[in-house]
Amino acid sequence: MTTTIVSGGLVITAADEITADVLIEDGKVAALAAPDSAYARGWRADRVIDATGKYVIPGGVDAHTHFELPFGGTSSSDTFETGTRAAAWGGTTTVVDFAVQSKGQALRAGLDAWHAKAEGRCAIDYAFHMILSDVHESSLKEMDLLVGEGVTSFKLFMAYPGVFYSDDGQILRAMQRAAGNGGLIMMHAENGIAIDVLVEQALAAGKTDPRYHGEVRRALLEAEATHRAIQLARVAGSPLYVVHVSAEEAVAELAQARDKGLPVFGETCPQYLFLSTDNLAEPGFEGAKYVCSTPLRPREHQAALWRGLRTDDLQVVSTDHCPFCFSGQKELGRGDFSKIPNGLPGVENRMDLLHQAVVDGHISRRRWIEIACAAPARMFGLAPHKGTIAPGGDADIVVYDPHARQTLSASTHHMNVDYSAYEGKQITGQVETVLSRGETVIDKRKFTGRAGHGRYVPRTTCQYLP
Ligand SMILES: NC(=O)NCCC(=O)O
Ligand SMILES: [Zn+2]
Ligand SMILES: [Zn+2]
Repeated sequence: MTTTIVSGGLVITAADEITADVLIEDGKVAALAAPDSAYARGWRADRVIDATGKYVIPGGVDAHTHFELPFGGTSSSDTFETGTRAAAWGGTTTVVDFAVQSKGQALRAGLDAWHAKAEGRCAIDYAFHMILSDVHESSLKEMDLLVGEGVTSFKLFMAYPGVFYSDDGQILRAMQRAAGNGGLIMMHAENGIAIDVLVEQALAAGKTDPRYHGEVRRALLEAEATHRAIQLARVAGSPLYVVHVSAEEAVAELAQARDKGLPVFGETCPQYLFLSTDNLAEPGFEGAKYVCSTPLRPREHQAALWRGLRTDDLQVVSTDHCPFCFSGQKELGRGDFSKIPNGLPGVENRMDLLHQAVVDGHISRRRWIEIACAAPARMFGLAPHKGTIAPGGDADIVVYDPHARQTLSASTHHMNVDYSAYEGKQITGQVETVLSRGETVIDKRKFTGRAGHGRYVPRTTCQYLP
């Protein structure tokens, strides 16, 4: 039985900030003790990690990643091995990736395929949501089985007709099923049918550059779909989690629903908080690096997202990490923005960017931990093991240096992608050491983890409901 003590750091959870020693035994947090107290001194530690002057925070929970996702005629460039290793470098110790049901396929086949990709390869713990792209009687029945085995959330798409798209009837049926089995419906809320009309018209008018991706995917069409998803969830009596919210108008829809007391939740991502349509409009084909859906918005939308995160109209920041290399992958859309594979890299950058948001005064330190660790853990049934530092919980712990300076760059990141969406961005704060279930996976900025350490984590149903 290995014992560790993380001594003298400022332990920050969503609820508290206290200077304490964290005592770890057999991969779990055993106790928090006053620094250098008799109790801590009496603790026979095999290993002491000095965290004096540092933050001691829960490992990040990234509830939205896409490793090895076949999409847009190619596959996202991080494997479970490279993606989870990069996540660890960035202080994330649990990811929830999306297994995909292809059209004509059973949910089971999709889930088995994702287990096969991940098993034995992950550096940190992982779980799965299920993407429903073919809602019919048998896939609805399978939802119950999946909830029973720890896949308790289901993503539906109002976008991407012909690929992942579900119509309102299919969405309503899936929501009704989730209302009965405790599953949480996650919604990609964009009116894909209307967007496809605008795409066709833009291309016909010779508007082929990446920036038109942002123009056709109108904020109003995100707001309309968000509104519709909320009303369908009300009719079905199910909770709803809207993924990758980017538009001010969509935040307003969520806020209005929450003011009514409805169980409606929202997630945004660092790219919507730090990047904008200015990036999509970068010269030449550079804007392709920033093509994702929902799209980046004009800078003015960011204030509403930050406000939503402070007021709890948005509960979670995930990455929607879905990397495609500029060379050979994003380039598929040269001359036709609609063929640029959608998605941005970021699994390694989330904890740092959100710490920068603390430094910049957008959120408090505890809110940082709430939106990046505690809330996603509770939302997706990973608490109390993940998302906090408390006796009995997994010792997923990050020693974070709040004063270190770093510059984000593709030349230093560990994600398997040939560019950084944040190239040159200066960050105050850096991950120093990371424990996953008590094992050191990053030790003073050296990777000491291994593929296969990460375990599949079956989840309970949403723990965020009143
Ligand atoms: N978001 C994105 O552009 N790509 C990943 C797929 C999705 O989440 O819709
Ligand atoms: Zn989506
Ligand atoms: Zn996604």
